[in-house]
Amino acid sequence: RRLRGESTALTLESVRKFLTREEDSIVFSLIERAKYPRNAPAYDPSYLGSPAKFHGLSLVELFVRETEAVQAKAGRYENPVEIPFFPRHMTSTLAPPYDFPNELHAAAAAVNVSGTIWREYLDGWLPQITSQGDDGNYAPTAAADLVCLQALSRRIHYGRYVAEAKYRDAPQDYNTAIRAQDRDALMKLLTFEGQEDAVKRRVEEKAKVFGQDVTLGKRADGGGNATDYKVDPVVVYRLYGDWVIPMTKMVQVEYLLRRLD
Ligand SMILES: O=C(O)C(=O)C[C@]1(C(=O)O)C=C[C@@H](O)C=C1
Repeated sequence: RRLRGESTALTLESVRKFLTREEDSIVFSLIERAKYPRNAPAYDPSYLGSPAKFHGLSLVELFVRETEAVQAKAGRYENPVEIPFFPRHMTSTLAPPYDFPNELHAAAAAVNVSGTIWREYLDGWLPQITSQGDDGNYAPTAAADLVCLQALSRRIHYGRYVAEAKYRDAPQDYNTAIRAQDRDALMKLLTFEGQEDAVKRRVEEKAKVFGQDVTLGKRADGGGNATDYKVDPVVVYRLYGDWVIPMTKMVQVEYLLRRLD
């Protein structure tokens, strides 16, 4: 077992390996959410009625808030890789401590894009991964959303670790831009276009492989049009290209700007 504070091998290779594994979690979670239609009432604060009782929360907000409180008790947020959506409603953990490695600069605590993730996932991406309709399965729908949101948040906030690995690799390159608080220069330094392209093409492929119907006697991945897959691979490609990767880069920049504080 590691001692607290002992440094671990945070390298570009190790952080990319983490991001690659997170792709599986994200694609699977989207497939699970796409099992249900849009189910709009789950997102409508008026559905639960009685605003005094639920503070005008939607079913999804209530579900995530309460589930996070249970997971906090079980120690989920003791690991700095995990960030809750409703931190003000956290109770402290009942689980005995585990010495999670603390690899980030203290300024990492100031980097948090949970609100943006929440809004843009629900308003922008959810309508693209679900079909129109309402089947009444609001609780399983909320449970599926929570898993999507957690996986997306973990991946995007992992930008803090990616940035730390890059900084440790070449502190002198970053220091000039950090001292100048130059966002554009930092963005340039941390961008690898070839890598982004590979990530986008790989998640599209994962959506095809994980989201196909498996039929005995037929070769897997016969291919076909988007409707043959449980979640549209082209949407997953765009989700990454237009959102997940840019958000991860934004997290990296925000972290690096504070890296010398
Ligand atoms: O792999 C990296 O170097 C990252 O910084 C991660 C990531 C991504 O989000 O996938 C972001 C920026 C880079 O341009 C390439 C990929």
